[in-house]
Amino acid sequence: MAAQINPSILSADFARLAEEAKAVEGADWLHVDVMDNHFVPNLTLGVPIVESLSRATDIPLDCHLMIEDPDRWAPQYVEAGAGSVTFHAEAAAAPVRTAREIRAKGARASMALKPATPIEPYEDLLPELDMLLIMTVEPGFGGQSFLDIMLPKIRRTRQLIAKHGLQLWLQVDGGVSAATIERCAEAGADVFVAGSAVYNTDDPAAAVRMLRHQADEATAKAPWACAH
Ligand SMILES: O=C(CO)[C@@H](O)[C@H](O)COP(=O)(O)O
Ligand SMILES: [Fe+2]
Repeated sequence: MAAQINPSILSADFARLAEEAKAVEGADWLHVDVMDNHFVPNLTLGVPIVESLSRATDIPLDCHLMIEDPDRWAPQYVEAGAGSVTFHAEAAAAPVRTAREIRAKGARASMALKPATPIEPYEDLLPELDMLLIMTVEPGFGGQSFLDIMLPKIRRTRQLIAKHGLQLWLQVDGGVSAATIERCAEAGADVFVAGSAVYNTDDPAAAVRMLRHQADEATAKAPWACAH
């Protein structure tokens, strides 16, 4: 599979979201950061804006829920038009049930881990998921520096996916840029969220193509992909 690049609209102009989606035509997914000022110290947008955005763009929406009580809210984001819904392991009371509800409603189910949350306790849940998101910054804000101490966790997760013969995608989010994407791809990520590295440029669509090219080149040389 070619690397997937998901621009994060957190770095876009919220008053012009439809135009900002058009500016990244060719992106695989549009990453939508939902924050509730409880799970993270920031507040962004909710169900009504996801509903409007899904009508305004053909790019499928990848909703990253940084909220409390995702068990209650996640299905509503599928109904609002999200093609993929990510809830945080630290916030979900019933992650298996929530993942099954997301899938039953027709979207891809995904779970996120904050930097200090290990993957190992969640090994048995992996078959319930279509994607696992490893945060490479503390969630809450765009434009932070990539935490390269997360690279071993990406490697271990890729090994677990291979051990179980699973197809799930491995997403990284936070500080992903031309300077860091190759290390993420080499370690085993195949879906890359990029906010500032895409939107804080003169040509966001070109930035998407360049990041994808860099990731594909790094993946082609990676031991995990050769053994795939
Ligand atoms: O979920 C988050 C932050 O909590 C991310 O999706 C950011 O929006 C990524 O922004 P950059 O680090 O790429 O600027
Ligand atoms: Fe995100």
